[in-house]
Amino acid sequence: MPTSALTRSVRVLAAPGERHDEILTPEALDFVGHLTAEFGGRRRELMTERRRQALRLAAGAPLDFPLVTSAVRADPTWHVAPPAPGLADRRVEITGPPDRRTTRDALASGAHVWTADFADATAPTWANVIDGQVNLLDALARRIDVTSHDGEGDRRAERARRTTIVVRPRGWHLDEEHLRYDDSPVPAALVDFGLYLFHCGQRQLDAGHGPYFHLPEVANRYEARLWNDVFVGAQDLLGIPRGTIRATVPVETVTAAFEMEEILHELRDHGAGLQASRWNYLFSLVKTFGHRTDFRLPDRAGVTMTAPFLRAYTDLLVRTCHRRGAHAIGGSAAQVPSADPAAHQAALATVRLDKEVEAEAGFDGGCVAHPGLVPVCREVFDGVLADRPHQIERTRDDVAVTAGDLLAVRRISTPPTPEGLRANITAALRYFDAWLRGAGTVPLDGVLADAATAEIARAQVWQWLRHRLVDRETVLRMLDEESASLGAQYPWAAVEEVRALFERTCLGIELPASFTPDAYSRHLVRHAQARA
Ligand SMILES: CC(=O)SCCNC(=O)CCNC(=O)[C@H](O)C(C)(C)COP(=O)(O)OP(=O)(O)OC[C@H]1O[C@@H](n2cnc3c(N)ncnc32)[C@H](O)[C@@H]1OP(=O)(O)O
Ligand SMILES: O=CC(=O)O
Ligand SMILES: [Mg+2]
Repeated sequence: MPTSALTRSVRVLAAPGERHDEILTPEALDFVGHLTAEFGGRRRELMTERRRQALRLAAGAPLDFPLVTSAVRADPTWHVAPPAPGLADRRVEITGPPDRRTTRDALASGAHVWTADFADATAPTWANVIDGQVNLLDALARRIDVTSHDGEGDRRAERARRTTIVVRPRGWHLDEEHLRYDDSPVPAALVDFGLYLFHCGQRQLDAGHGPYFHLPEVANRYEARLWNDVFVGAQDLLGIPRGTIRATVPVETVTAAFEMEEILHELRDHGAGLQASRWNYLFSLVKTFGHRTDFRLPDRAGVTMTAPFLRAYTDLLVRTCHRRGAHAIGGSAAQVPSADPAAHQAALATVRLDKEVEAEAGFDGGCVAHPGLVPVCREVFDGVLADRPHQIERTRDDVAVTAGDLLAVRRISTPPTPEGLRANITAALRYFDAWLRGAGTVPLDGVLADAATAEIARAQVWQWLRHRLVDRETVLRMLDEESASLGAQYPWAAVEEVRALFERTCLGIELPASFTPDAYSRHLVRHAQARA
């Protein structure tokens, strides 16, 4: 990068951590500053537009496939770039936070792709954010001893050499308060993206892969266009050929489901696929239409991917991707392995069924949240793909999904149960507590909880209260009981803070769009004297 053209404009407002100086070099900070100067304003405007769109939809505006882009959808000639090295065969993907232990185990897990998740799987403490970058750097430099784990040394090392790394930066809605540009916080997405690209982009190319990303919560084509422009600008600044970056977009909002074609079209030179991000998608449905009686979801455990409106979403996703030469990646099942043999078998059977449904629907790969689930996912996709790297040639011409199909939630509407209400309160409290202490994923009674789980859990409680499907006294009683139980089970738990967070994000008249900005600025920001 021509550093002479840049100024040292990003200030660090955090105490120095071990090896953080390797990441927060003046050149890397300049690069992030440059991206912020160039794209920060548009990102702010798009966040304002997100809020306006939410208000319009809440006021009853219809949601449909956009008329102005019908030519893009109708044009059969455009395609995304061909799969980049390491992204042709994605039959098993594993997700996890980029902490040291998970990095080591994900690399050695045998998954084709590891998504290092700074978003839903990471509580964005400053240490987690920058240590994650150190771990990615070490992973590429092969400074992480993946063999030390057990007796399987050589096989783990061989698997690690073949794993493709994908990085999921935080979403556009979050700030990184420890970095300041012009006295304003830097967009967290540009921090995670920029630092990784700066330090690891060329290294990934030298290793025969490339800098690959997973872009959370892209809500529409304009947000995809912003990412595409960031990619072009960043590649030019670093002297990396355009089109080297590849990005997969999880479709996690209901507005994005209506613009899948457009999102791929915006990103087409950098596009690698779409992913069915089911928990966030459900959360988005509740968040967007929670005030409407025809969008009342039943207990979380009772919503499965075979519900017609979710089937419409996944079918449309596969069809859209395959028509455009892109990969369709399935969602993550919530189950994790258990020490109890019967529970373990049940978890494996659930995950197997989930992956079978996906492989049969035409997905090119599945996503797991634990190394113990890699074999079952591989077995299922091997069964369908055999020697083919993917099944993009299955264009699913049988699929014809209408706006009505995507929004037909009412077909599964049954009232919530007391158990379902309690499960949501418990999940939200336990996850909030873990998050405030720096853990972005936790096992909860045999299933994983990440930010998406907590979001859907709190949103359901809010929705049920709003529609008087549960009464406020019952919610407050359960909140008392579950707060007490949290404190009894984990004496170190921050019960007061967690409870207050629950009250602010679940019990108000309006549902806050995300619990993370509030919790982040109140609890995770630890400013220190400016360093630069
Ligand atoms: C598609 C999506 O968007 S998913 C969204 C994001 N969600 C996630 O990323 C969840 C990732 N999963 C996890 O973080 C974990 O599996 C948890 C927290 C749910 C459970 O973790 P644990 O309680 O540590 O599980 P467990 O004790 O069974 O782990 C066994 C080993 O597997 C490793 N492991 C568990 N999950 C993962 C993972 N996702 N990636 C890599 N390694 C993992 C652990 O490091 C542990 O290693 P060790 O034996 O060396 O200590
Ligand atoms: O990101 C995964 C999800 O299901 O949400
Ligand atoms: Mg998600």
